[in-house]
Amino acid sequence: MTGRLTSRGLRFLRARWRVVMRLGLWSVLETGQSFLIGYAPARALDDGFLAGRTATGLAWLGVAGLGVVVGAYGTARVYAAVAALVEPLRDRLVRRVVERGVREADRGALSGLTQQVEIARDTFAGLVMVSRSFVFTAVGALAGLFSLAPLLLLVVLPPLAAGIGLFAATLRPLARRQEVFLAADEALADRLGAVCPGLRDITATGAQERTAADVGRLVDAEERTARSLARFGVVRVAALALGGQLPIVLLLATAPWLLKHGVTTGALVGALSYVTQSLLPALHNLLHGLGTSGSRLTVVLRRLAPEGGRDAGLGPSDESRAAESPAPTVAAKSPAPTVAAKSPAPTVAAESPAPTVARPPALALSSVTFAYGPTAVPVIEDLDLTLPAGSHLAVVGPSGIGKSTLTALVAGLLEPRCGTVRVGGEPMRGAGALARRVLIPQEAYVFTGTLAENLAHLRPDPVPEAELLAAAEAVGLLPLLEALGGPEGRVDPAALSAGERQLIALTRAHLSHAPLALLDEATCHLDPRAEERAERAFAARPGGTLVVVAHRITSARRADRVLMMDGRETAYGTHDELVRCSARYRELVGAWTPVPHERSDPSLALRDPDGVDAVAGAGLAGDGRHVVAHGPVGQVQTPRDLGDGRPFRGEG
Ligand SMILES: Nc1ncnc2c1ncn2[C@@H]1O[C@H](COP(=O)(O)OP(=O)(O)OP(=O)(O)O)[C@@H](O)[C@H]1O
Repeated sequence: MTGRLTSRGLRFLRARWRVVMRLGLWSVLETGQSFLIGYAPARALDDGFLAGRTATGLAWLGVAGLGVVVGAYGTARVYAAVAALVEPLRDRLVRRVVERGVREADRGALSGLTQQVEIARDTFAGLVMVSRSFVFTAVGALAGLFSLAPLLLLVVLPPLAAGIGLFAATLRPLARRQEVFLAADEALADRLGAVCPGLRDITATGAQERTAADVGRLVDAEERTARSLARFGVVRVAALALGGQLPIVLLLATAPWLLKHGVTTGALVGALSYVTQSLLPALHNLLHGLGTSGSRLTVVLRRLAPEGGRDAGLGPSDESRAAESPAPTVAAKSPAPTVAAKSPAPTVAAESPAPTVARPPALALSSVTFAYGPTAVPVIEDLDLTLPAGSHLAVVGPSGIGKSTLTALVAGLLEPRCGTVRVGGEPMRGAGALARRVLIPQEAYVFTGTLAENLAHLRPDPVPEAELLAAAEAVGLLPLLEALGGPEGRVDPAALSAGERQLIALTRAHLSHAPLALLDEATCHLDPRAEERAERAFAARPGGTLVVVAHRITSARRADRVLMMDGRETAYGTHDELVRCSARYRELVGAWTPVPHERSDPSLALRDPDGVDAVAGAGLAGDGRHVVAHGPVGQVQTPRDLGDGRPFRGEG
């Protein structure tokens, strides 16, 4: 591939021979300066100052100064010629990239590729400058050395050639390592970009170790490639020492011998000038420029022209594009989801028969108090809540009351100031306990990869395709799955809508073994029907317990029970019970704007004040039940008994 790029590069230059010639001619002016940088001081010494002719010496120094001015003019013209060479390359790359982007309708890839075009343009310009500068400087300096005393070439040329040779030998492996390093760097950046927005999700599901191992592997890979690349830095330093610094040492060490063999003092000083002022800096720039930019350019050009298309190979061929990712088909369709395994109908504690099998509750909060600071008013205070396995709880309440705080406490993302949170009978501390729950935050965590990889992310074991398809069907992901070309279709997070990302995150959570699912804003980008489908799918998970922070009346109505959070009117029960006993709940239900398909919802009768009055005042039965949640910081609220005057304790 490198060879192919080189030959294309040569073709590109051949097609622009006029510009190359112009560049060469202007560079000759710079060469003149390189020649004078050693020759003029040598003559100034030998013919001027050492011969007692000060004026001649000064005249030669004046010539050297003039050379600098002329050289500077030449350099300015060189820049214009370089632009004439570089811009067509840029235009060509942009054309190919845009054609490709339009053809593949991939705007994300397009912006990434056009950015790479800019890198290619700048790098190419830099390369033209350093390699041209080295060639003309070296020619000027070597010609100067020869005209001062051919013997000087004997001392300077061999180490210079050896340094360049050593560096040239490393160019190809260096480009390969640079490419591997860039690939590792991008893979790491890509994964981190996906992981970071999903940290809450990852922590809540106890997937930290797996994710850390995943990311750790990529970090290790990048470190290995960086070390390997760094070793070439040593070779570069060695090449510079050999080609640029050894000649200085040799000139000094052989000075007596050179002087004895007819080399004049001025010529020796001139030679030192050539090496220190011209060759060493030019060699340094060449090694640095070719070593870093050269390999980067190779990598970028390869990306822009992955398969070596037509037109100087700046785009993939049609054949190669056709061979890219044929759309896989969905082999098996899963049966429609059923809600057969749903938990028993919701009841409040007083109406529930005592469980006969001693199974720990799915979730148990006992006297939980939480505040966002040591002196802050608690957001949640003295909250007791018990949910049996398989139940479906909707948490409702005014904005800022503490619903997300509650889910974060249950997920183990926050620690209560006092009280305990138990999931499946186990205290929340420790990765094992965290792995027993799922939190799907609003920022659905989706990463670049196949859909199957995304969906199976929380599963330690391989997920059979039939199970994956069944979950996709249940949650409502199937249309997207088919549009992406099946489970092996590639997922580009940037190309998905927020709702599609949520569907992926929901299906992934549905597939996880965690018995407790927490959906906080997890369906906010779905339409009501899609939300209903997803919630029902979670509620139907055998033995799975679901806690939803509800923002729609339909969501609360679907739940077995509702926790209505409010500092003064916190209440817990079924929807109907809360309608009867909680004025705040009625208020909230009334405030929820119905969406078209909710119009038939009987609870919307509550919007009628008469209806509200008709059920108001009915108290909750529940012995010893007590739920207290405090509102926003700064708002002082006190627990209040509900219903029959006894404390209200929500128990399944
Ligand atoms: N990290 C934090 N530091 C300090 N206060 C916070 C923090 N997060 C939330 N709060 C405060 O805690 C209270 C409860 O916030 P929370 O996000 O739990 O409410 P919410 O009921 O989920 O609100 P919404 O329905 O608007 O999402 C609010 O007053 C909020 O300002």
